[in-house]
Amino acid sequence: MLRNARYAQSPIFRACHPDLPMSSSDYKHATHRLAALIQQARRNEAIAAKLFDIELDMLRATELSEFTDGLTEQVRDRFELDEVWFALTDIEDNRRILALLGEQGGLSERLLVGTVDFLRLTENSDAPVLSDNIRHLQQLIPRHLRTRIRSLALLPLQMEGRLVGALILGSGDAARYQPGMESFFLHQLAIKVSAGLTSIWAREQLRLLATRDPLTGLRNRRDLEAVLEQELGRSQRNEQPLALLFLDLDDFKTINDNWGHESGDACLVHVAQRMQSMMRREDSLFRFAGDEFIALLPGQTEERAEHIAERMKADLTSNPATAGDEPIAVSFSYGIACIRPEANKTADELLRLADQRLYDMKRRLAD
Ligand SMILES: Nc1nc2c(ncn2[C@@H]2O[C@H](COP(=O)(O)OP(=O)(O)OP(=O)(O)O)[C@@H](O)[C@H]2O)c(=O)[nH]1
Repeated sequence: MLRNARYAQSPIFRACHPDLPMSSSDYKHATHRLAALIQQARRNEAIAAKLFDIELDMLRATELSEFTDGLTEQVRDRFELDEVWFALTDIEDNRRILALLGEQGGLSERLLVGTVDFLRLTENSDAPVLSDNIRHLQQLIPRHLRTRIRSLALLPLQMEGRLVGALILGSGDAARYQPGMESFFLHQLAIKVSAGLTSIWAREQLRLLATRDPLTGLRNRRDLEAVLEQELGRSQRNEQPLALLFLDLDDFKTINDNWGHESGDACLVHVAQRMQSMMRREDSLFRFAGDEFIALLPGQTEERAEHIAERMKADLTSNPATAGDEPIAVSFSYGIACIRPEANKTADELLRLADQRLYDMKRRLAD
């Protein structure tokens, strides 16, 4: 009752009811307030439209890197910011997210921060933190941006109810984000990004389960079939050779027999990691079967592929797997098949040729 009575006295109420008598100063005040409210409503509408566009883009992403790169770019450009980046806490799930992003070649700006530090800085809350106290938040800003960013909005992100990091909006203007400012839309954005990230990561995990070898984390044989077809097409389009390196560990049964199956597993993981570390971003490594691996090397000739295989061998000799403190000597034989774009070979022919050459090498080794 009391509130209604007060509202009836307010200049806005009276401006909306011109039949009621009103002083000219009240009228002026009311029209100013109305104009300000209309302006604010238009600003809110524009922000909501931008958020809607950003959300649509998030939904369209089919890969994690497309999601993160598209999102940071969109938020930066649409809200005229200097830089936008992700800071993720150092939990295992986030390490896997960053590893996948690394493989997909996405997200140049990203940070992995200590979970304890992160929770302290955000006071373990899911509310946006707005601050121009940059010194206090140094750990959350990529090193090369530390002199440029003067204020920031930190939007905590949640996955399955757990705080996993933040999307950070950085501005070169110290006045852009100050504590106590209205943060309703930033909170909305944080909720949308959390939902988007949760959904794309769930999709990526399903895809990884279907296309990865669970022991080594390498791509599996099923994935090879798809990638090989793609690479053959690309080799023909770009008129570049494609080399396929078929590798099979020597006498692996003896390693299992001597050191036990668990050490054998650790040895396979070690070999996979060493081989992977020697390959370029555009190459791909697959676990084909038990102790057999395949490397696809786009743009490489047979001679180059042989050189790479020999370098991998030398690397395994100088960095052997271990069981406790003891080194496990492991080597491999290999076969190479290379196609020139004009040769028009099929994936099957390429695989069979490499397998035949691997078999020849094994036989020479046995003789
Ligand atoms: N520890 C472990 N061993 C595996 C795994 N998959 C396959 N193996 C073993 O790898 C060995 C492969 O043996 P073979 O293909 O006969 O070959 P090899 O002993 O390496 O001999 P050559 O290839 O002729 O040099 C078998 O003993 C399998 O049991 C695995 O996931 N973990």
